[in-house]
Amino acid sequence: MTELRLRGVSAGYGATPVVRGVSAEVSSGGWFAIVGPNGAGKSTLLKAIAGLVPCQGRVELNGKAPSRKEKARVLGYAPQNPVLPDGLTVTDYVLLGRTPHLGLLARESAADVSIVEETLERLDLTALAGRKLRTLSGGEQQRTVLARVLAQRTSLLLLDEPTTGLDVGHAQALLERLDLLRREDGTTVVSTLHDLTFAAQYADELLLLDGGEVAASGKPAEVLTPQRLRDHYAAETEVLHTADGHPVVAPVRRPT
Ligand SMILES: Nc1ncnc2c1ncn2[C@@H]1O[C@H](COP(=O)(O)OP(=O)(O)OP(=O)(O)O)[C@@H](O)[C@H]1O
Repeated sequence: MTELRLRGVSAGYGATPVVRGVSAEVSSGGWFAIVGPNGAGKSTLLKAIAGLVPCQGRVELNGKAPSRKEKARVLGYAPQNPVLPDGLTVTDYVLLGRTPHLGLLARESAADVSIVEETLERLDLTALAGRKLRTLSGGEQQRTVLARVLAQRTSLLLLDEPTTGLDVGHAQALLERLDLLRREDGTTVVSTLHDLTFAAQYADELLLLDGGEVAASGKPAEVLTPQRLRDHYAAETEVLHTADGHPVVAPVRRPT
């Protein structure tokens, strides 16, 4: 169980921060989606939480600033465009997710192998288990990267655009898997998501970033309004609703 709190977090790559003054609270077992237009700073904020870019302000896990070691134990991060080692098979790569759990020089146990097999199965990767990473399609590679982070079995997942490159069925299956993890194991999920309809259906809180600053935050139905989507994405949309009341963001063409 991991609760995440951000207090005035600013982060970036040089002298000028690209993310400024972000504060937020993510309860244990919550799903927090960071949304916003291209270049808003979503990935940078996720990297700041993971400790991968210099950051000011405070990132707290369960009420305190974690040590590097605690972070490695608790937090799993899947980047948007990871560099994949060429020669590895899908199984070898996903097994790397178990590394933080192994003792010094220890080899993976039968339990590690079974966690990897189960994860491959869940992400529809079993048939590709022996394939070299470089022979996979874009969507298959993306699922493999997510399998590795899920095999880590951490209590906080930071996922950068996890559904990019996935078809609608695989995207839905992945999001359902994450939702099950948080309901059954109390896993906390923080993800960036471009698909606002998926974000509205799975996340319980949204943070809308624009120009590195928080433009809005709250429940999906509060954040996703046509006016905000016009103001921050320069997009013309209608916000419809599914039968069970979830917002659906539909782009619309306006007569010119
Ligand atoms: N390694 C880097 N060095 C310098 N600037 C960077 C670096 N990575 C990102 N930036 C800049 O920081 C800003 C925020 O980038 P970031 O990737 O966080 O945005 P994003 O909201 O995730 O965008 P997208 O939706 O396009 O993925 C952008 O202006 C980008 O050009």
